[in-house]
Amino acid sequence: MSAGRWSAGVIPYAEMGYWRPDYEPKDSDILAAFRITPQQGVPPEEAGAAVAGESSTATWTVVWTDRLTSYENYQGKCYKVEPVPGQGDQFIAYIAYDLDLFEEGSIANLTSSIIGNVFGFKALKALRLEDMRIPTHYVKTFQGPAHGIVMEREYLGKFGRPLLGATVKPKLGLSARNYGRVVYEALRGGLDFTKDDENINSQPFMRWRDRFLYCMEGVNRAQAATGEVKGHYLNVTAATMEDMYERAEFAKELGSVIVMIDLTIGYTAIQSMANWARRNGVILHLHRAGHSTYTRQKTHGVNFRVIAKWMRLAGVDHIHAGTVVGKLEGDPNSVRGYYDTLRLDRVEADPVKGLYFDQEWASMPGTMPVASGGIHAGQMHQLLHYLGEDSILQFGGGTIGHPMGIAAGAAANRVALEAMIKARNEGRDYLAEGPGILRAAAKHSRELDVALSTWGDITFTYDSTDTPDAAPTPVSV
Ligand SMILES: O=C(COP(=O)(O)O)[C@H](O)[C@H](O)COP(=O)(O)O
Ligand SMILES: [Mg+2]
Repeated sequence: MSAGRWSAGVIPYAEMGYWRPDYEPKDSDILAAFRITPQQGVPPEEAGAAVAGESSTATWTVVWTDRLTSYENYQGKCYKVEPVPGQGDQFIAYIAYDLDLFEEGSIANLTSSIIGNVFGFKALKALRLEDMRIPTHYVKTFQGPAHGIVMEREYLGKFGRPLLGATVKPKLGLSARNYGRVVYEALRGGLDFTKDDENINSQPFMRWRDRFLYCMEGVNRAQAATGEVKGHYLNVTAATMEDMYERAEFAKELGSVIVMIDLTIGYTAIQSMANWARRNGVILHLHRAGHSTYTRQKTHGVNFRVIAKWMRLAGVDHIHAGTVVGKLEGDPNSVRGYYDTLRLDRVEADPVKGLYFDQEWASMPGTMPVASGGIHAGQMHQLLHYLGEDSILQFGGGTIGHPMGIAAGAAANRVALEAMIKARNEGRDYLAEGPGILRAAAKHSRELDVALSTWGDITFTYDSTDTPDAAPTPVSV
């Protein structure tokens, strides 16, 4: 210990014991990988130690009260700092936190520590939380998904294929009755779900109770017409928990199989709604509204893979997780990493997918990833290839914009999906043969034929802003 430790003034965090290159993380430690960009002249180890310190016990100087605790146990420990290849000023700092630092089953508490103060540190130009390893000791303190993928399929009686959905458009402005007509048309045409958009809550043009009534009328009529279970994600996002519970209770009373919340409601509200959803046997859909404000830039913020992990713990059944081929940000390798994080029971570290740690989920059910944003039937082979069977493919514009109408848009998506699943089940190379498979199916489906000629060529080819450091050159999609 430095002799200067007790003298007045600012003591470097590394010297205060937060830089511990000799530390061997314990199985029960929570681990974090931070991308740090130190200010000129700040050594990376000191920057890593500062993050470890400020996200656990420390402040900017030694305090006498440290002597009243088992200080070393509670200190966050930066045990490794590695330069990011090809990025001179960036480093990955690995920090271990003792489990005793965290309240059981609380995302709010976990995040108040890990991302509480550190992102504003003057000694850093930028900071990004890239990944976390949640030990099974801590995983087991969370409820996890209200139902999970297996149970959801059993409730719905739908197996062996991705589920299909659509976000009602225009996002805002429709009256409840017209809104309910979109729901009915899309569901009777062949979709499994329709969905409120993130910003539909209870505006003057359509109050929530009216929307719920007309949507459920559409759902019930479509179920009667098709003989299938159908759902509409009724967005219960509101200003207070009391309002959200009231809306969710009404959705349940009307027989809705699913309700929806936005990420903007906050972690505590999400956990409360997940508990409600499990108690009431209602599936819980989460729209990640707002996430790009902090997930998208490579050097600052929180990577979406961390949000995905927190949300599986918090207990949502569905979460938007990217499309690869659609209109919104989503590097293919990163998206595979998010989908693995949400669905698998054991996820192995894989730098290509941006996964820094092995993660054991200890039998916690999987969260269904939702692919949404600028996708259409002509991409069905790519969607199935990149995203797999346990996913929900949501075509808003790509259903409601169909020139022959909404039900035709839905039918085009269902026919395209079933043709692709059949080809996959027959062992065909459906990714390579995809366009041909779709054209062949379109010979028997005017709806698909028109969808392909309307949207077949539409792609969104922009460079991703967020790619894993070890990823090969992005594939062109
Ligand atoms: O508005 C839509 C989809 O509309 P459309 O299907 O017409 O493009 C959704 O809110 C976004 O896809 C969410 O994005 P993400 O899934 O990336 O969170
Ligand atoms: Mg939207």
